[in-house]
Amino acid sequence: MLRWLTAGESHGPALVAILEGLPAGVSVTSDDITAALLRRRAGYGRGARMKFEQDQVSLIGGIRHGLTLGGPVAIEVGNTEWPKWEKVMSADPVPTEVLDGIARNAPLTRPRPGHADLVGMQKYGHTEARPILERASARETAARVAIGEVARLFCRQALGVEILSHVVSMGPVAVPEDAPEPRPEDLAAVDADPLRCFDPSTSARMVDEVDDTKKSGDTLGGVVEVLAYGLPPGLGSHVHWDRRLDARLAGALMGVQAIKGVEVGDGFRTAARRGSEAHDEIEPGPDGVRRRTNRAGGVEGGMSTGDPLRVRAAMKPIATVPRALDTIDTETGEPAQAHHQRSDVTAVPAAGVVAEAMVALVIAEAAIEKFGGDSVAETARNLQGYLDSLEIR
Ligand SMILES: Cc1cc2nc3c(=O)[nH]c(=O)nc-3n(C[C@H](O)[C@H](O)[C@H](O)COP(=O)(O)O)c2cc1C
Ligand SMILES: C=C(O[C@@H]1CC(C(=O)O)=C[C@@H](OP(=O)(O)O)[C@H]1O)C(=O)O
Repeated sequence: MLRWLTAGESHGPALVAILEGLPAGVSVTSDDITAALLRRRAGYGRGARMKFEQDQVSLIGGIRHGLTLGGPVAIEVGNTEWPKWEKVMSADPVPTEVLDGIARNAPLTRPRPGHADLVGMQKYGHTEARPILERASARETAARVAIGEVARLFCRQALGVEILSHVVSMGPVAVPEDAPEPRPEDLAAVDADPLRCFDPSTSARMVDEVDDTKKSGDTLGGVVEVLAYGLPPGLGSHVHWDRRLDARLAGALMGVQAIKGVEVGDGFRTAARRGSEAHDEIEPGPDGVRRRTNRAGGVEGGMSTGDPLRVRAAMKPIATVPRALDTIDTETGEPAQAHHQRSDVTAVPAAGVVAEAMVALVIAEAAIEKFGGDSVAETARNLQGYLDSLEIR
């Protein structure tokens, strides 16, 4: 069983993540995690905070001399901005007279529409939004990317699975339906694109869209696609709803801040087709049984088919709109403008990196469930034994 948890606040000293149930022998270093976190910070349209703040990685448990030990892996992602926040976000009490003199401690009583602010204040009984937004903030995704990178390395080393993502739409600007999909060897090219879009001409139009949106004091959402190559058939199961791979992927992706829709394969587009145009016909191929198309995105009956996994996640536009949205001041009950200090114009490219991490965690969990193994070598051996024994190939 693979389990994981994160803790920490946006302006706290650090985020921490624990990944438990991972076999021994996964090769991973601090540099691997740092590189993954840098990918998450990149992307045209990200805000000022991505420039001045840095993620400081410490591997604090479960890894020795570059290899996982089989115990819980614990990673800390320190925040270089902590000295500015250590009184406002102190875990221990701070005298009121000290806090009152700090501008950034001013109570946030104008909750931002589209954020957890208002409902979180109601639910947890706070009179201002700071105690809510600190944990609701997508800074938390840094912790997921850190352990997601360990899961990705396990997927690569034990299963031969490669995971990547790319941006397929930015606001109204979308990659054409017939544009080629990136393969694992294209990941560097995707990462080098300002918007992590694999189609250069669409990327240029996306950059214009971000510029226009920024000029008008507004924000953008979009859609990312995650692809996983090399999955064996049979991860997940048809036998119960919570064992279905598609259900687990959808839950994991919907669990990313601001994701409002998930598609597996052609997803919503399939609903508009007739059955004869919607499914993947099966035929004998030179290397065994194969599907003529991959409209299903590599999942049938809640199980991986062995074809590339293809899932999409739709992100809503950033909710802290510079041209501030209407709200109320919760202190007076009167109409007001929502708080706005700064924000990303868009974070869709970063959301793709987070989505990769979530997909890696789901695949690793499903693979460990099916193949077990206390070491990478044992998981790989069990996988090979299963593939060798498949009756229908
Ligand atoms: C990588 C990433 C970066 C984000 N950056 C911002 C941001 O700068 N400003 C903002 O208002 N929301 C940002 N968000 C989105 C908020 O976290 C999100 O809108 C908020 O949690 C409410 O969304 P929900 O209703 O889906 O939880 C970001 C989300 C992600 C995944
Ligand atoms: C800090 C990160 O993202 C933050 C996520 C976020 C939000 O509301 O989710 C809002 C922004 O922070 P702030 O409101 O302080 O400017 C982003 O910078 C990060 O991704 O590391």
